[in-house]
Amino acid sequence: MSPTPPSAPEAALLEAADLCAERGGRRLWRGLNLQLHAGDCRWLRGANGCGKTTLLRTLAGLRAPSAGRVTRGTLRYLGHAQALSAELSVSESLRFSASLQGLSASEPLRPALERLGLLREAARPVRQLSQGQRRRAALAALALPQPAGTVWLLDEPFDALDDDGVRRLQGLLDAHARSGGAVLFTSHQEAAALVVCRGDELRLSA
Ligand SMILES: Nc1ncnc2c1ncn2[C@@H]1O[C@H](COP(=O)(O)OP(=O)(O)OP(=O)(O)O)[C@@H](O)[C@H]1O
Repeated sequence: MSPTPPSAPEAALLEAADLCAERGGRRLWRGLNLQLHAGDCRWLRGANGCGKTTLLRTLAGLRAPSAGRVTRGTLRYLGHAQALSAELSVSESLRFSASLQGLSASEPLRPALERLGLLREAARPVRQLSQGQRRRAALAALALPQPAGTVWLLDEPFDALDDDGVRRLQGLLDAHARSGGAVLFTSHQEAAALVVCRGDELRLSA
């Protein structure tokens, strides 16, 4: 009987090799290597100004690295300033996100709104929402159906959320990782972040 071949290591959903970034003539980090695998929910942490947002934007392809390369598949990036149109209602805004994600116009939005506790706000214009409600509205796009193995790059997703919002987001992150996706998120809220961490923290130094 021939020996069972060793199983191949699972391919990374996102991989960065030898990344280097500079801003304003200052080097933020160099030689940065990172892999995100199915099931990861990793906390990107570090002091203000050390380059976490810069790294997430570089991984998302929104910024070119000074050196190095990133290999990525399907991903969702959520910045800490939510890109919501103030004049759209919460539902319209989510419909717009769904269309950008290639979902059909008949895709039901209710489950995503419900997941973030937004059913009562569905018809309200974004401009009338509080900061925490806006955060929830932006996060609702993550609760839409998406391809297996999607990577989420989230900048300060816990910001402005109350305890209920934090728990809902933790549930969303946990479910995404368990279903074969991967998450890299920043947060200055240690208690909230520790609950969802699966995989090593990635710590940038200032
Ligand atoms: N437009 C810009 N021009 C030059 N330097 C910039 C610019 N934007 C940011 N920086 C610098 O880049 C560095 C990294 O910023 P970045 O926003 O990535 O940090 P961060 O770790 O996400 O910080 P925080 O925890 O405060 O959100 C900071 O030192 C900042 O001063």
